[in-house]
Amino acid sequence: MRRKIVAGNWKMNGSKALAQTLVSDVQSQTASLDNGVEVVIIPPAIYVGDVVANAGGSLSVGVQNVGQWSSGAYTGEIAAEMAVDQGCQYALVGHSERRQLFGESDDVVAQKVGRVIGAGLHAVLCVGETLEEREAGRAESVVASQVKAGLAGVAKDQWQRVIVAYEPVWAIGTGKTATAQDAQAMHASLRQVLSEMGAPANEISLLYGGSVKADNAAALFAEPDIDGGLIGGASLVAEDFVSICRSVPAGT
Ligand SMILES: O=C[C@H](O)COP(=O)(O)O
Repeated sequence: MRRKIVAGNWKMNGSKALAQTLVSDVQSQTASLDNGVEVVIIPPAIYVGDVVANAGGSLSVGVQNVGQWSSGAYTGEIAAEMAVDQGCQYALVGHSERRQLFGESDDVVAQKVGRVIGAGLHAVLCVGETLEEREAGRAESVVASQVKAGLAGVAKDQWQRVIVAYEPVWAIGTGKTATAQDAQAMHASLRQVLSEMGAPANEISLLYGGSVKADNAAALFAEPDIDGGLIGGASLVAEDFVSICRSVPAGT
């Protein structure tokens, strides 16, 4: 059975204090959830140590990005192995903000996926179309091509470390969420693409991201191919994030 995951991507937000108070609150309020959800906190890298210290054993922790190299003269970068060293289990790769603001190509994304998986982390590959691409009827082909390129180097025995997050760019931080039906349709198509790539598609967790809030999470997570969410803004408020974690249906 594939895992249900709710991951909070803080982006470039937060503080040492938030890494203590919010994480402790989320930990204490989600530790006893019986819906099987795995809760992941993904703070700015500088706060990973603080989050790990407050995660209490029941939360997982991730980084928002890693470099495509193992070590060396790459000022400002962190390596996947360093994230493991600090107690992380996850790394985002290819978030649309990285692709758009930092020029990450599919090729670089694929190299990072290789580093992340090779280090023993779970890679959360982020994919999604722009509004222009959706309006041109190209959403599914754009997303399929991002998945094929980003995961091209995954070996047969590495698929259990792959998670895909579908995040339509037009829904990120805008308050506009894809309808549960549209998100489900894209997730079903994603699963088909993964299957065509030879991946064990039914065992790979597919997350939805883009303005997921406490009041729309349940409808999204009720869809058969949506296995949880990648949450931005709402992950910075403990009450909202916990409510989203609670919205994952039990036993599916
Ligand atoms: O990584 C998270 C996504 O970009 C979603 O962000 P958002 O929930 O603020 O729209």
